[in-house]
Amino acid sequence: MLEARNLSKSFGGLEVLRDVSLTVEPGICLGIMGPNGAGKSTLFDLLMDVTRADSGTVSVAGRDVTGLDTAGRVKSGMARAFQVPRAFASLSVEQTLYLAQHAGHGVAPQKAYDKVEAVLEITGLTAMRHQMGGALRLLDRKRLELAKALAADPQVILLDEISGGLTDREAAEMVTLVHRLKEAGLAVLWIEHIAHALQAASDRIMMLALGRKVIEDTPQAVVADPQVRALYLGTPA
Ligand SMILES: Nc1ncnc2c1ncn2[C@@H]1O[C@H](COP(=O)(O)OP(=O)(O)OP(=O)(O)O)[C@@H](O)[C@H]1O
Repeated sequence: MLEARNLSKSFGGLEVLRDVSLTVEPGICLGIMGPNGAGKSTLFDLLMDVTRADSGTVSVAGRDVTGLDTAGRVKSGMARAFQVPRAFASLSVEQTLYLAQHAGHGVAPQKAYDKVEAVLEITGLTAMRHQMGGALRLLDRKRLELAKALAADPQVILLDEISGGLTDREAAEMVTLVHRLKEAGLAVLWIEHIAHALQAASDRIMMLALGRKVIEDTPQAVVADPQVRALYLGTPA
């Protein structure tokens, strides 16, 4: 389980995040939406300690990780997948994952092999295991980006606009994948601009605007909220 309390961050005089708290239980997806510049990516940066928070705390499975750097947080069970996939063009899917396991996280060879099989399965990449990273279509590069994040065997995974650039049908495949992650017991946080994908995958959605939490509720309640409609969906309140 991930728990963050009162995370705040300013850059110079610009307050980017103010007192944002969240809890995500295993098997649950918390969707995060908000207009450009709302502070969504900064929230992920603070959770992973890519950017150091000015104040606030983060804990994973009851353990306070506030004092840990990014590597320490990854070791504690957190991982992040990025919008723009960073695949090795001349390594196969399988080689990339083996490398991520063994070299990246120091997993022993046999265990790494077993884990690669599990990660291929959950991300739907088994049939593409021998394809080179550079030859994959965008959807499969995104799956591979997710698979690399799963290589760390996280309990909590942060998905940063992983549906960006996908067609509606492909975005629906990412929704299916997120459901699989939930079934596997991961706590999932998903920043996404594609509202219907976020609604389909999330148990709760948090809306950020100007660095503050505007609302956190079920997807149905959030999209029906007049403030959200005015701020984000462009519909008059
Ligand atoms: N390192 C930084 N230095 C100064 N300002 C920053 C820095 N990082 C982010 N900001 C500012 O913080 C605000 C929030 O940015 P952030 O990227 O977190 O928003 P976002 O909600 O993820 O937006 P988007 O949907 O466009 O990705 C913006 O005004 C941005 O310019």
